Amino acid sequence: MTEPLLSIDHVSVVRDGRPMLDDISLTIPEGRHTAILGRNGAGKSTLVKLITRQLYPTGGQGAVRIFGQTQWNVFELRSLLGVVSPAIQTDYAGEEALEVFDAVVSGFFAARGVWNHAVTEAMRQASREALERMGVTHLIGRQMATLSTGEARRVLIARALVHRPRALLLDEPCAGLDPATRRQFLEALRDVARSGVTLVLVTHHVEEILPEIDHLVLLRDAQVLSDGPKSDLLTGPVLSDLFGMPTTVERRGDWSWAHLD
Ligand SMILES: Nc1ncnc2c1ncn2[C@@H]1O[C@H](COP(=O)(O)OP(=O)(O)OP(=O)(O)O)[C@@H](O)[C@H]1O
Repeated sequence: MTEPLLSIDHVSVVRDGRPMLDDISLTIPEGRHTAILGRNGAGKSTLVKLITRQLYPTGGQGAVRIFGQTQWNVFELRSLLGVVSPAIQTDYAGEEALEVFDAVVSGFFAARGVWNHAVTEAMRQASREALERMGVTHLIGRQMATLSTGEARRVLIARALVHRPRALLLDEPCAGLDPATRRQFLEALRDVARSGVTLVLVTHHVEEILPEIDHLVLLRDAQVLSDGPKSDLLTGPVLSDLFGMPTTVERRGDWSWAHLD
């Protein structure tokens, strides 16, 4: 049997005496697209950083297993995961001299530019395909720093997918997108979800939960409030509890919306 993408057992992360994650246990199997939903400050990004090894459990307590392993060479781990977060986008927005195609190719080297790495024709081909998949080949030749938020987001997803990772971690992937761009972007992510990469989507917004995602982890106040099938958890009473406000859930086709009453 394949090891889970993520298995966390009694893990806490504490900063300045305050828990960012408080004794959480959680398993995300590979192949199960999962959304992590919660209010601002609930601990969502902290959870992503535990997976990417930017953070470790406080005091060495508890275990974080990624694909069954607790110890990872960070470069090896990055070859299995694609990550897109607002922090990564901010980093790229400052890259005056970095061209779009090079930014995508650099995904092979877990670097921000190609520098003196040996770029093969196969890497170039894969980069073209990843840009095509995200519908942004027309941006080749532009500098990353000149792209709009939506354009840069698609290029960064292409970069995250270029080396064919087993999982794609998306932290607030729709932040800053207008409603129409967001919908187009989510449709592109649906194709990614259907291609066999496991998606872990971190969001505050119920309407960003793709139809392909059928499992939710609800975080509240640094703890896992619930972890279960979307059909059980996307309900008014559960989300009212999560958001701390009376909430109704509306379904339209395969998508859902949450409204504060
Ligand atoms: N470097 C830090 N030092 C101290 N506290 C931090 C640090 N980073 C995050 N926190 C705190 O940890 C808690 C969880 O933060 P986290 O960024 O994981 O939340 P989040 O659910 O991703 O929030 P948001 O939706 O606003 O991005 C918050 O209370 C935050 O203030």
